[in-house]
Amino acid sequence: MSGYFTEEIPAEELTRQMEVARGVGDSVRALVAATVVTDVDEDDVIEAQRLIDAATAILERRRIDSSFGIRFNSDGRQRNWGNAVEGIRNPVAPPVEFEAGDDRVWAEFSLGPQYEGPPGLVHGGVIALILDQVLGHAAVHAGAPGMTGTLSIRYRQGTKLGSMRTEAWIDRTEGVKTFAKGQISTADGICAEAEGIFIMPRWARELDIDRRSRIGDA
Ligand SMILES: CCCCC/C=C\C/C=C\C/C=C\C/C=C\CCCC(=O)SCCNC(=O)CCNC(=O)[C@H](O)C(C)(C)COP(=O)(O)OP(=O)(O)OC[C@H]1O[C@@H](n2cnc3c(N)ncnc32)[C@H](O)[C@@H]1OP(=O)(O)O
Repeated sequence: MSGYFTEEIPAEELTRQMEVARGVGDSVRALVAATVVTDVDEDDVIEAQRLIDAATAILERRRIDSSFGIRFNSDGRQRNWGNAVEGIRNPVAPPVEFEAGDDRVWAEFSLGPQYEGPPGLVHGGVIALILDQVLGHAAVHAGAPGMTGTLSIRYRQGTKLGSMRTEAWIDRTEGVKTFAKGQISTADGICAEAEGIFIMPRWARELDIDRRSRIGDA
């Protein structure tokens, strides 16, 4: 299965690369939010567009043939920089940066105007996106990763744009299936709850990977 590979980069160099990746990601994230809410005159919008197109042309001077994939260092550091939820180099990603404790993973993050569904509220599909990732991350953290087989969400109240928290934990495992649960909450309380079944796919079972040491935690 392509997309998961080892790319050895010395620790110091990796830290430097990470700063650059985060820098450009954050700048484009700010650009996306500004594009949604700007109220400047059209001439300024058109001037900004010209500059953005010039920046895009610089970035496209050289590019990888595929998507970014997931890249591992042998020290366990993992680069998931293209991921739609946690990818620091992906401006579509908020990004949500997970922390892990004994029995759960969590993250505190903020969603801006580019994630709006109903006015002032986060789009339900974006909620699903984040819950999918946090539950999947809990499965990885428990040493039982998998592809999302089934994800059920109960939207209990609207999730206001702004600061929020997500967390997830493992309910149980049954063979190749990991049953995870999680939620997203704001100052208003729990907004959405999820249950998911994460399944170690056949190709990964056949590789017989050492799940804990190979995958590690980001
Ligand atoms: C990723 C895992 C592999 C590990 C690789 C190593 C490193 C990973 C490192 C980092 C990962 C980083 C982050 C992860 C964080 C977030 C994750 C985001 C997740 C996604 O964004 S992911 C995209 C959306 N996702 C898909 O794109 C899935 C498409 N689909 C498939 O890839 C297959 O469909 C699959 C694999 C689901 C099953 O295929 P399969 O051939 O392995 O299944 P098989 O028939 O052997 O069934 C085995 C047992 O699962 C039951 N079962 C089967 N399908 C089920 C279902 N849908 N729901 C509930 N139960 C189901 C059967 O009933 C049987 O149960 P029983 O054993 O009890 O009979």
